Amino acid sequence: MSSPRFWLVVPAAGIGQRMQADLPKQYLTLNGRFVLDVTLERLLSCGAWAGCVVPLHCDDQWWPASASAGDARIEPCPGGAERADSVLAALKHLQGRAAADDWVLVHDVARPCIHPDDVARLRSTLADDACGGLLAAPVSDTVKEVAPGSDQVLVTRDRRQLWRAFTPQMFRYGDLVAALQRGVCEQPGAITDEASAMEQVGWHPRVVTGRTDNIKITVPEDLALAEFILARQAAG
Ligand SMILES: Nc1ccn([C@@H]2O[C@H](COP(=O)(O)OP(=O)(O)OP(=O)(O)O)[C@@H](O)[C@H]2O)c(=O)n1
Ligand SMILES: C[C@](O)(CO)[C@H](O)COP(=O)(O)O
Repeated sequence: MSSPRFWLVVPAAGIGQRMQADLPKQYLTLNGRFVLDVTLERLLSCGAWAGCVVPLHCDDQWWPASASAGDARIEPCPGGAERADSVLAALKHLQGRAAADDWVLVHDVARPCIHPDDVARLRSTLADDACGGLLAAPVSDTVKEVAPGSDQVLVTRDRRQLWRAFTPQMFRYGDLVAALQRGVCEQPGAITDEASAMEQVGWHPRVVTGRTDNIKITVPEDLALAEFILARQAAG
């Protein structure tokens, strides 16, 4: 019986509205390189992968100019309306090639500071797990619940059991396809990560403590922060 393989899915079909830039944030530059190229190069350097699928926006005009477009290990495919749709599209792109018990690691293209040690620890910690899980970190700020459409605090949440979900998130191909298919049908737009789709169908994903510098580039100030983090990582 061959051991399960590891596949990469890197959703890159967003438009980066919160970044308020003239182009999607995955094509902004970090030290002169596309965010997308930095993320993909770091992921692909993290060990052996059976394949890497990158869902892209149907109007993506920047991909051909990326370094990743010339990398035979990377397969683009059409993304979807929401992140979960893009991930599901990438999984369907792998139909017939990925085995049901193969592992799939899903990582946001907007998280270029992913550290190889975190990917290695996620893969090794969950390699024999029945469900899978995700990189995460305990919440360190006090968390307030605020009334919808208001600035009034309703309640302070007990943060002792709260964790911030990062990516990669790692689940078995067959389980993840089934969970996402149900999630996108029953709760369109509500599934914001792979773990929540798995939870909705009764799984209990495990958290694996990850570095808090695994930031997601989301708002304008995140770009300079990502450059700083990458420089600090390079300095060792
Ligand atoms: N339909 C979508 C929406 C998002 N993503 C990807 O999912 C990741 C996390 O999403 P987010 O940070 O929300 O990116 P955007 O959707 O581009 O940002 P915004 O919500 O500000 O538009 C990103 O790598 C993004 O490219 C995707 O593949 N397909
Ligand atoms: C998947 C994720 O990065 C985990 O924190 C997050 O849910 C993505 O959310 P977004 O609104 O699509 O950026």
